[in-house]
Amino acid sequence: MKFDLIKKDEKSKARAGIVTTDHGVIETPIFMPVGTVASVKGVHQRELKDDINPDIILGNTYHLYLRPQTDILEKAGGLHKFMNWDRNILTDSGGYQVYSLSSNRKIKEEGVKFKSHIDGSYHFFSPENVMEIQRTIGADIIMAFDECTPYPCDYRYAKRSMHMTHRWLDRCVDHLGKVPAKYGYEQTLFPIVQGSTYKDLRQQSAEYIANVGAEGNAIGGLSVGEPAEEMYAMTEVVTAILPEDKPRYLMGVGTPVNILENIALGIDMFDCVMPTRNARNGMLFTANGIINIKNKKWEADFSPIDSMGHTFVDLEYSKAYLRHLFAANEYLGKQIATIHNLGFYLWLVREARRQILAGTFREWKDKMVIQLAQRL
Ligand SMILES: CO[C@@H]1O[C@H](CNc2nc3cc4c(=O)[nH]c(N)nc4cc3[nH]2)[C@@H](O)[C@H]1O
Repeated sequence: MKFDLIKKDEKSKARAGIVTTDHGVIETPIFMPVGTVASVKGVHQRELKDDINPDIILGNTYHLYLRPQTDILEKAGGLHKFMNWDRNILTDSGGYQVYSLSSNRKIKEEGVKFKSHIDGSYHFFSPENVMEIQRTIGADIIMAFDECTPYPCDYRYAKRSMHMTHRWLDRCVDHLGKVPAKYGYEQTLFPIVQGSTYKDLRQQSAEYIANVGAEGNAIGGLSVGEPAEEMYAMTEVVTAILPEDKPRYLMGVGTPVNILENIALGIDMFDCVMPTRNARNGMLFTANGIINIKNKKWEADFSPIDSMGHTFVDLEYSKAYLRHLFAANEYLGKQIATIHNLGFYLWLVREARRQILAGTFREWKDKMVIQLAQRL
């Protein structure tokens, strides 16, 4: 994998770049649709390509390990072939899901014992076997096995958790070197910065991760319930230390406003379930603010879903029709809303990139964050 830094903004830390892997280029800043269990919920791969056109989507080690399980994925020749997606894929390591999804997990130095949220069976993740699982899944970018430090937590816990994540990172790097890629294309490991919301721990963790010299670096332990101002403060501390010539991935972020503010702080890659999860609940993101399509006010509004027309659904269907589909609990409603929200998120990061290249990002961003926060 390589990263070309195309332009640095003069009035913020925003950057425009290009990541190149064996499955194509990724123009940054980028938003990565979440396809946790080998599907971006409710959207065909063809619709993704034709209408939303992300250079990269996410998969998840925890989920894919439990279902369809690694032997099936190996027989398929890896996740790309299994789901018929020939562009980039990034898999999270399970370092978050094993805490957020499974009950009674036990964290020890060796690794994490956890109970499957599907059938209650017991499993064990370690830095070593998670590297092997991600080799079998075959994502282009894979994440180190870390502990996503819970929020809030006291300084002592955050410090111990951070150091364990660093020791686990060393084991990931060491073991990955012993397990060759399986499908003939390169896979790149991203280490993950932790340190909770403690500035000195974030600095220590950013230094440790920067010293690994990886091709890209991730920031974890945020978007876990902390106030946005804390998220921004920690991002600022960490991006001041992470190498400029490598992409920075802020995990699990976020709302449109979070994304623009973090682009301004030097982040290049984002993922979040918000556009897809909230779509299924009728929440539409637009450049002029948020629409709750279930609201009665849209009942006889036959105007297009979004006149900016980021995707075909925006102009082909009316607000009144989409509201009706949600009221009738029709599948199509969730599908339309998902395509709209993902189309909007991809438009947002691409417009940010255009503004960075034009040198007008700062003024545009300051205007947009006000517009985006409106309730329509
Ligand atoms: C704002 O949306 C809510 O918040 C979650 C996203 N927030 C988030 N923070 C993360 C941190 C980490 C981390 O430290 N390590 C690893 N390996 N993966 C991570 C994944 C993360 N996702 C969504 O699931 C949603 O519930």
